[in-house]
Amino acid sequence: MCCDLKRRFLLLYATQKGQAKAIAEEIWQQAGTHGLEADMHCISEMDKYNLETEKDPVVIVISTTGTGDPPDTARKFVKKIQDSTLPPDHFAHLQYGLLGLGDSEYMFFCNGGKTVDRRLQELGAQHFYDTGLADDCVGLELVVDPWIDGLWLALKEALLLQKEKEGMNNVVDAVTSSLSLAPHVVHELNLNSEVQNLKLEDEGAKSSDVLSQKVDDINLVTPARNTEPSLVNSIPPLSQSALNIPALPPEYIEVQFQGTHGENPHLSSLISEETTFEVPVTKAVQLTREDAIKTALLLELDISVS
Ligand SMILES: Cc1cc2nc3c(=O)[nH]c(=O)nc-3n(C[C@H](O)[C@H](O)[C@H](O)COP(=O)(O)O)c2cc1C
Repeated sequence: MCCDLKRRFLLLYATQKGQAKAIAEEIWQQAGTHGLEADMHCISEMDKYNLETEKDPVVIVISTTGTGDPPDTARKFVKKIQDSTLPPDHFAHLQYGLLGLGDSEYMFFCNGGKTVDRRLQELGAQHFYDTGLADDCVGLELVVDPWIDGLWLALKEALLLQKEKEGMNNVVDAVTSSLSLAPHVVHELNLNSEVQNLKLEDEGAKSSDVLSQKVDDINLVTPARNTEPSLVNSIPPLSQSALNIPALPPEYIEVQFQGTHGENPHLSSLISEETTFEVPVTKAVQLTREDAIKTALLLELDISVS
């Protein structure tokens, strides 16, 4: 798949039963509507991508199988990154987002994704987007859908930062080669550029407003994001979201006034169907036995205050 370099991202999936692949395909499809192009591969196709030289953002969707194992298709990849001789900055150039699939019924929830995530971090790779862990036990979509919704803005920000970094590096390269600067001047320029890059990285998280504006400037479509966690919408990571169960409304009983026969002739005219009164219960007696199918209660209400 050939992609415009400025809008391309690498999309890798590792699946055992097909769900991670289906989700990756969904991301691949949605990417087009966001003006982006995903270069999608199964993580086992290691001849088709190269993380050692990858500059574009990387998105990884990976499930768990066995007893907390990565899928069979990811075994070679995991073995490769677990090589203990790799230096801690091996993936320092890499920015990635990871979506793990699992089932909390299993002891090692999402361990395949967590293993890869942890190791990439150890090797210096940076998150451009929070890791999502989706649980098949309650429905993968609870995490997957909002994770994908939020992915597009994060990707655009990552691509923009990358473009700015490349732009600065190009300036340094151009100045260096055209002016044939003395070695100490070149060194100084590179240092300056790195300081700028560090600043950019540092500001990346904070300046999302500015970035969003810039992203709009290059005409990429920004989706509306629902960032409020609720029972039907989670934000990654789910474990840190406060999901509030709505409080039950107060209980009411429906009271029907029977023929008043002069006892209180004004009462029925005062009460419309929708009127609700809160009144104290002054007496409650259970008229039926404990094992009765329907319970009958005698309630005395004090309506004098209403
Ligand atoms: C045999 C088997 C073993 C599994 N083991 C785990 C596990 O150890 N931890 C976990 O979080 N999920 C486990 N799962 C759940 C899967 O990761 C989850 O259903 C996921 O959505 C499957 O995605 P896939 O179709 O892409 O492989 C297991 C599922 C199966 C069928």
